[in-house]
Amino acid sequence: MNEDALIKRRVSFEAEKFKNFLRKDSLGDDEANISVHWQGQKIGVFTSGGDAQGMNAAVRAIVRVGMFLGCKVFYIKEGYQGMVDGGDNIQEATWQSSSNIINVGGTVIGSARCMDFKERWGRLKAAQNLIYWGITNLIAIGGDGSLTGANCFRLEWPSLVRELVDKDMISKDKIAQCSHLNIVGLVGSIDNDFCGTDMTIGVDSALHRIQEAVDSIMTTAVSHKRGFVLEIMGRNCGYLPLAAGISSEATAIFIPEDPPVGDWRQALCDQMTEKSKSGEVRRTHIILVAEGAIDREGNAIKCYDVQKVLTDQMKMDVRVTVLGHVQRGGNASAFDRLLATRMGAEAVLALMDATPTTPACVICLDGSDIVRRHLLNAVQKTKKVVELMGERRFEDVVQLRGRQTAKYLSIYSSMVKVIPHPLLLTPGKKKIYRIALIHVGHPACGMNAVARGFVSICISRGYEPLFIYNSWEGLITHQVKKMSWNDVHHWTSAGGSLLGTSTKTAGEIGISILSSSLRQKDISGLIIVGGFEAFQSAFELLKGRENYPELNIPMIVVPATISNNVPGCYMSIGCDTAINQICKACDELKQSAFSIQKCVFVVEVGGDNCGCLATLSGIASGSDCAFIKEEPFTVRDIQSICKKLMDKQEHSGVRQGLIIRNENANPNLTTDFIYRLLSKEGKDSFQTRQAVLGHTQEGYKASPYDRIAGIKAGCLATEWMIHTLEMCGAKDGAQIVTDSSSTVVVSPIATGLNEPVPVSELVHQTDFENRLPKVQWWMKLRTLLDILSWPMEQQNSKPAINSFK
Ligand SMILES: Nc1ncnc2c1ncn2[C@@H]1O[C@H](COP(=O)(O)OP(=O)(O)OP(=O)(O)O)[C@@H](O)[C@H]1O
Ligand SMILES: O=P(O)(O)OC[C@H]1O[C@](O)(CO)[C@@H](O)[C@@H]1O
Repeated sequence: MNEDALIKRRVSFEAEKFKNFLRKDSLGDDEANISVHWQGQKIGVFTSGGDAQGMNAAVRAIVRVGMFLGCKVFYIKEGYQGMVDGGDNIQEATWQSSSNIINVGGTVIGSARCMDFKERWGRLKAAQNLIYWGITNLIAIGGDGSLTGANCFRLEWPSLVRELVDKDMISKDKIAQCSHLNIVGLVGSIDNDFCGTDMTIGVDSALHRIQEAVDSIMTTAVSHKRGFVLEIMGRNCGYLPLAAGISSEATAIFIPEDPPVGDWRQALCDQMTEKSKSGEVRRTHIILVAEGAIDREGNAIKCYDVQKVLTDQMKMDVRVTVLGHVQRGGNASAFDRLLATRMGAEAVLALMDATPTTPACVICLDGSDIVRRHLLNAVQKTKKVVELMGERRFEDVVQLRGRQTAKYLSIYSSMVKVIPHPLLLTPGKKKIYRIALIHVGHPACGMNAVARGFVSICISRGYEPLFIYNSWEGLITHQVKKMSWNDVHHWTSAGGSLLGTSTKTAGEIGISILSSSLRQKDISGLIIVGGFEAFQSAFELLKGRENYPELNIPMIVVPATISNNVPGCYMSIGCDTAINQICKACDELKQSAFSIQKCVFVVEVGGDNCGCLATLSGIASGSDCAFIKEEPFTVRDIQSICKKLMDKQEHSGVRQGLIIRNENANPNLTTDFIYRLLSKEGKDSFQTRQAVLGHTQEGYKASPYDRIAGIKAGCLATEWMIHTLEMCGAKDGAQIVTDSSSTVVVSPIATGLNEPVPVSELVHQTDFENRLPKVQWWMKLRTLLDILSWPMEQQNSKPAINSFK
């Protein structure tokens, strides 16, 4: 077999593997041939409409996955305007041109709102330019307007080609080569206003900007006992203020999809009065107003209107801040980098599968899966929302916006109206059941948000919330306290564990003493928030039921650890904050390496025995590789990476390298060992540095994702607990006794499951020795990390066997 054929075989093999790993396709399961016919195909990529953080990560993934498959990828600069104008706006992408952009906000290939493209003559010119370059595969990254334009362009394409031939603008022989246009869309917009995807690229970063602003304002607001009204972007969509409302504990939000019933001014004043009557004490009130907020009649609600109501009627001191384009600025968050990377890779795969008869698709996030959806349907649904909004059919708007909006609205309303249940106000009449919450394991951002969610639901439903301070040791030394709603203000954002935590498991403390402490404190249900130690403790307590009947109470584990190693959960609380911390550190280290010129950083990250943190932060930070325990490696593999780094620096002009290593990846091949090996073997090509990130990864404040995930998990775990207690007779004042193993469960964070999973079922899926789930979803992304890290000619290069001395 000649070299060419070998390469083709390898590409097709790798691509097939890659495709199987990445693909969860909603358009059907046919494993269509990936093939060599993709060699030399041309893909055009452009960004359009308002820029969004993460667009560059998508562009990078498209360029690199495209190149991996042997395609030529072209940047079409300045969005549709560049397509219409042609010339230098269309340029072939190189590996190096997509280096060092994964973190950068905005779009390095430029974006525009282009009036010309809305006219047929503009689209005719665009088609002529694409045909000139031989580009008949397009990936459009933009908002609903851009994708509407793309869909329209595709439908019109045959007639545009005919017109170009008729007018002699292209030669007839081009017809066969460019008879149809393949289009795949990626939704890049901070607004999250596109139907079909749970999140659009840029939303999470915008939430980071909003959160940073609210956190900053909070300190001055609290000092002066002032209220703040903030205007939040999103055009006609209220997703950003809704999500930020949960994560910033906002007193009120105004969003287009859910205007207050009746006179909003009166409703706002009533809400504030009711809160203070119920005993809620706050030094400040944050109110978020969507830029497109309206009342039920469709009249705009503006920040200054809200300020006036609060000043005049509630006699409050209130200031207004309009956040504006700050929200679209700054670096992309880790979530956006990962989302955009996975979406970009899937977009190229979707183009490979496209035929003249397959409908154009848009790449969407469905729960935790990247899926393809029918572009036209999604565009029509999105347009329908605008129509319904015009007709003021708000409930239908919420339904059509997608499950995320409906879920967040319900969580927000449960958090904003925490009025103590009458039972709690008239004690003595009926038994009040006590539910306790405890932190077990290492601290993780978002743990405190779980506690706040828990307190809110307990109080509204007539249950007594107890906190156990200082973990299991705190329980046996009576550090148990009843909580009120006022006790947990500002807990959503707070990092670490405000309760105090410890890595000792229940078994290590002693099941006997713990069970009698639970009985003594009259605890009817237990919520265990933490990492693998929390899971292990629940398992030990479940086993302990055989000897200690006091343990026959419902228990639920809420996975919260930066390691993401708890069985039964997709992404544990705290993990997103940690990946953001690592990305921030790596951005800084890469910049330093770039300045030094030709420098490689070896960065050690946490994760215990689990390689999730290393792999996800490796992808999100644009690293060259991530060494993890789950994929054993040898000195030869390190040598191979060293050789590849030398080649890459020499041939691709890349000036820095980044190697991530999980802290427990290998007991002998330590971070220091890798550093010393690279320092020696790579010394003629680059310098080497090392950094151990340590406890900084736990974070200072929770990321927006962890805040929301924490609140959500706290509310859902408490709802499950109350439901289970009621099934066990809590309504009738009975003593809670449950020996069913289905009452010791793990909260299914981000798995798409509605019900918690019994610990007894998860035990079989657990590697207790290594403290890991036996199957880990993120392993499928390892191939993608490899593809994005090395130019095609360096994929699978041989280790430099002789260079180690
Ligand atoms: N119906 C259409 N036909 C052709 N082109 C369109 C159409 N709608 C929008 N476009 C093109 O897409 C560009 C971007 O659209 P728009 O300004 O609506 O932003 P967007 O993609 O919705 O992004 P954002 O979410 O930031 O607003 C327009 O300037 C225009 O060039
Ligand atoms: O950047 P421009 O053109 O002022 O547009 C602002 C609009 O773009 C967005 O930032 C993204 O669509 C909206 O939230 C906002 O209404």
